[in-house]
Amino acid sequence: MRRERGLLIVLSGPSGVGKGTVRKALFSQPDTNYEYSISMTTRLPREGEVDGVDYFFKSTEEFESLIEQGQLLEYAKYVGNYYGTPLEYVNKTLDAGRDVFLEIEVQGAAQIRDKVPDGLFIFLAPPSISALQQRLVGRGTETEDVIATRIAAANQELEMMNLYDYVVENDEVQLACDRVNAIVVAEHCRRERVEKQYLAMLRGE
Ligand SMILES: Nc1nc2c(ncn2[C@@H]2O[C@H](COP(=O)(O)OP(=O)(O)O)[C@@H](O)[C@H]2O)c(=O)[nH]1
Ligand SMILES: Nc1ncnc2c1ncn2[C@@H]1O[C@H](COP(=O)(O)OP(=O)(O)O)[C@@H](O)[C@H]1O
Repeated sequence: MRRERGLLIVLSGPSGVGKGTVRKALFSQPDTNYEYSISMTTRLPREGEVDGVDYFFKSTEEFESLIEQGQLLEYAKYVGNYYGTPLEYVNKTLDAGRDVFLEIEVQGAAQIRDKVPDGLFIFLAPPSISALQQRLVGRGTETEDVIATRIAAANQELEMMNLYDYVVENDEVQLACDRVNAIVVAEHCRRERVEKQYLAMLRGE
């Protein structure tokens, strides 16, 4: 029997909104069909981050060579560093029928919109800009300057919210996680029903 190709789920949102936290909550659930795509970046590892777990950490030369070789599904420069999604991993995993979860910023998501129009695009929004700032400060991983640049980027990113299929507010982690799960379940159901209807139409039923 033909195996359904997995769903490409893109989660975007400003730095500090809680993408990583919500993603970890999603992946800690038992029996999910999600696979996380680990990105490549030229950003330096933060304390505790592990190469091949949090990111594949690359030099600028290595990253640019991946771009030239066409090995990235999308890439973007964000606050001075490159970030990108490995193409082969994503294709292989979708072909195996698993849902692939990308946690990426808005420019990269826009590239995927063009290349994979049947992806599912979810924007994670903060309750307010001041809550976002508090979260970034509270995380304590960036200097004041970097936080200011990320907040400026956040204002532009929030303007891109209308390009997404869904907006999920991250007021509470578990609620946000439940909302994402519900969206994914509904999307699978929609696709199954549409495909059945289409096949029935082809059979002239
Ligand atoms: N376009 C793109 N953005 C990515 C990728 N991986 C991570 N990002 C985004 O890059 C931004 C900065 O990531 P990072 O430096 O880890 O900061 P954090 O998300 O605030 O912890 C975030 O919005 C990430 O979601 C990727 O592969 N492609
Ligand atoms: N719903 C929430 N309420 C309060 N704090 C949150 C919530 N979600 C995440 N946080 C906190 O906000 C900070 C940024 O979260 P993180 O997942 O690193 O964001 P991102 O991956 O989007 O940059 C972390 O310290 C995290 O514990």
